[in-house]
Amino acid sequence: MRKIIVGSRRSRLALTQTNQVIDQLKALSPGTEFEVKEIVTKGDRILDVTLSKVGGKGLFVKEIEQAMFDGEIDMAVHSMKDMPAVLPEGLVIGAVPEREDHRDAFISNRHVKFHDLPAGSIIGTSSLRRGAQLLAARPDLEIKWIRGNIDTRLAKLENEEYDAIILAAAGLARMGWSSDIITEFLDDELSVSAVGQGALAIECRADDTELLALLDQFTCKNTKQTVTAERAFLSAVDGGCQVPVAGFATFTGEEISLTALVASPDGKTILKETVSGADAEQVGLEAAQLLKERGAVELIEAARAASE
Ligand SMILES: NCc1[nH]cc(CCC(=O)O)c1CC(=O)O
Repeated sequence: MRKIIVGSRRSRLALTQTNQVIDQLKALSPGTEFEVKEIVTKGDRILDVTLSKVGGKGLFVKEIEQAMFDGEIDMAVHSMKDMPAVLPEGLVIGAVPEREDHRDAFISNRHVKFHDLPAGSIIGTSSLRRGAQLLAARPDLEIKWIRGNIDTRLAKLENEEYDAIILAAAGLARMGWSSDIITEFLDDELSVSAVGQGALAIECRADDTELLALLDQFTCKNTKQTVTAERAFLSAVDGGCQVPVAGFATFTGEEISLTALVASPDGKTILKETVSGADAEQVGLEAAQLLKERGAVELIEAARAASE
């Protein structure tokens, strides 16, 4: 087999995830060689603006995809959460490895629990999804945007610019942070996680059959089923990044159960449905349909208009 060139963003999380995946692929295919090629994306260069304002989800992914089309790289490891609902023609998700913890981690100064925070406490997040759900539970709190990598955000918490921050548990785990720094994991009642959170997507060219054969062995069936339901929902609601959208599915081996949510950014309206079934795509579409019947389209249009 030829040498596989793996494109990666330069962030510590991206490089860590990429190298972890390469190690696991090498174990599956000891003869295959891999090389990492770093790519600095537009999303990495713009650090001081709200993510949703600078082009949303596709931002980190697009330049890496171009390198794949150009044959400069053969594959890339993305956080599933950062993947747009629809991939460009000619590229596919070749593997979905086993999902890490899907939950949001709540980290506060002096480990004050979420429900014990004093009124007016400031929560750092740049996710409309997290902001909306936390405000729904605690309208007396203040959400303040925060950007930068995990280390930067933890430093901002330490400097008391925020009383608490929310980070994905998966990112912390992959970066080797001890769970001791986490005050509590937000349960699915309080915060439904982002579509694909905790999962990875390994993207490659659709016609790269040799690589696809290797990647196929690396897919976790359970994760693939649940992520398929979540992404079918995302694609059907067409929310984009300006709208709080969440989706988390579980799979029993026979049945997929998806909890899907669309909300207003202030958390005053929360639409949430749980749908179960045997067909992942169908479950996702049905959840989107139910939420649309309850006014999700109007919510999405209002949020979009407000952000423009
Ligand atoms: N929003 C950015 C982002 N994209 C992927 C992760 C890591 C967790 C994952 O793979 O889902 C994070 C950090 C975070 O949300 O705290």
